[in-house]
Amino acid sequence: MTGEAPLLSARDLHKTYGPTPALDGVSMDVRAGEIVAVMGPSGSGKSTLMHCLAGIVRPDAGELRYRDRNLITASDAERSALRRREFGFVFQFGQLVPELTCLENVALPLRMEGVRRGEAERRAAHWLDRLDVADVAGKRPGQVSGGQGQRVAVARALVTDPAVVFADEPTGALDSLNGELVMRLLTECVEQSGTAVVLVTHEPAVAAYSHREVVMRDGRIRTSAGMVQ
Ligand SMILES: Nc1ncnc2c1ncn2[C@@H]1O[C@H](COP(=O)(O)OP(=O)(O)OP(=O)(O)O)[C@@H](O)[C@H]1O
Repeated sequence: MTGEAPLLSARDLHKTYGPTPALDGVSMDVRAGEIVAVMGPSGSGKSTLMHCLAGIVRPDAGELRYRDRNLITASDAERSALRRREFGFVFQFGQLVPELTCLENVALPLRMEGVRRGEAERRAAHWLDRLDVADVAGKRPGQVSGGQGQRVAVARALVTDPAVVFADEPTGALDSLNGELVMRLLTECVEQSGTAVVLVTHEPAVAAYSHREVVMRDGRIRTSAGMVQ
């Protein structure tokens, strides 16, 4: 794995909000199939780093590439197409559309890419099954438990077969048992498909599912250690 070119490559990223340097010279690579946990105290820049890597926030300075594409100079339209096609996202709260069923929520990223309804829903049903929540397909997000909703959100992040999944505190709203279940299913799925994961978490039990931890403090990376899988 180490011989391959990284999927994402960040060099000396800087991002400042007013007087606050949220990122103060961050360099890191993410390779295919790798699960990287980004840890560190509140306000240390974890979410800003993830949002830069995902092409959501544009750094003020530095170099950032996804495969052969320069994410700093890419237009907003190119960056948003890249997010839709190549990346998946799981957040702590509220990413499911309340008016749609769980099946329709998972099918949505495919529909936005022009996949026909029948095909999109067939693929969505497959992912609900993989995440062990096939039984909630016809329910709306408000009718399912927090753990089920988060598994639906993981299914939605994976349905487009992304190269990288970005997960920001994906288990933060769950009890530890449900959190472990979400992480176990997520890591099993990505290991089979070779998807990389960038995971922001405060919880060591969640970071334990990663291959590598990056620890941030004051907008800089403090340590980056390999983990035993
Ligand atoms: N949109 C924004 N506007 C202004 N300041 C921001 C913005 N986003 C982040 N910051 C500031 O940048 C710094 C890093 O924030 P960031 O959210 O990246 O940290 P974090 O490590 O993810 O924190 P937490 O664990 O609390 O989510 C903080 O000082 C924060 O207040």
